[in-house]
Amino acid sequence: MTKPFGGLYAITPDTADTASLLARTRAILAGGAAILQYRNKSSDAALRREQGLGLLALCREHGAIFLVNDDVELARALGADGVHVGRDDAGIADARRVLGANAIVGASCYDKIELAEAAVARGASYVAFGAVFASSVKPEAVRAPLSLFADAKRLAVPSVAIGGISPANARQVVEAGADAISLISALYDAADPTAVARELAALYR
Ligand SMILES: Cc1ncc(COP(=O)(O)OP(=O)(O)O)c(N)n1
Ligand SMILES: Cc1ncsc1CCOP(=O)(O)O
Ligand SMILES: [Mg+2]
Repeated sequence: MTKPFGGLYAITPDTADTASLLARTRAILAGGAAILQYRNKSSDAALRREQGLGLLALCREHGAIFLVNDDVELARALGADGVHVGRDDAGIADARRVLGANAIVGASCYDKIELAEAAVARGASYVAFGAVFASSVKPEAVRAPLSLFADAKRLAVPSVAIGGISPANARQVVEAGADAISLISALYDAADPTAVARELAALYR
């Protein structure tokens, strides 16, 4: 019996320091992250493959779902559990054709419930809305209201919140109805990533 998709969803920061990335990711998984997304917009293919292999091994060690952002071919080559795609990435159906019917294909839906409806119709496994708060990683992101998560309850798939989420504001996102909260900075920049992960994961218990 597989666990329902949801809970604490960690996303990796862009870094060439693989040792630090893996050490911090291990700490976050130990704290209870259920899902990890490898997101790297700047490194070359060889480094992204090396980092992806290391992250996949950590997820298998901790029983966490491993997803790759944007790059369907890298997700396939690594044997990831799936991919997350946005408006400028591969289509949902194309991703599923490459990764298979059982793959997890998540879709960015920004601030639009209509995009989520379309994504579900195309076979998305979950839909993501954000940024729900100002994000230093993606300052240009459109702002998505928390009300979207109540609206999204009528969709057949889980919803994920992203953007500027931290221990200070996470509870309101969970109470708004997000099935998962995804974070980069509040986890990877924390003095004690395990403690922060534990605090955030506990919101879903
Ligand atoms: C869960 C989740 N939501 C949104 C994103 C954003 O992805 P990114 O590739 O940075 O931007 P878009 O392609 O969606 O515009 C994500 N990575 N994960
Ligand atoms: C990738 C992405 N998409 C919308 S906001 C964001 C960045 C999330 O990073 P943080 O959790 O540090 O705000
Ligand atoms: Mg993308």
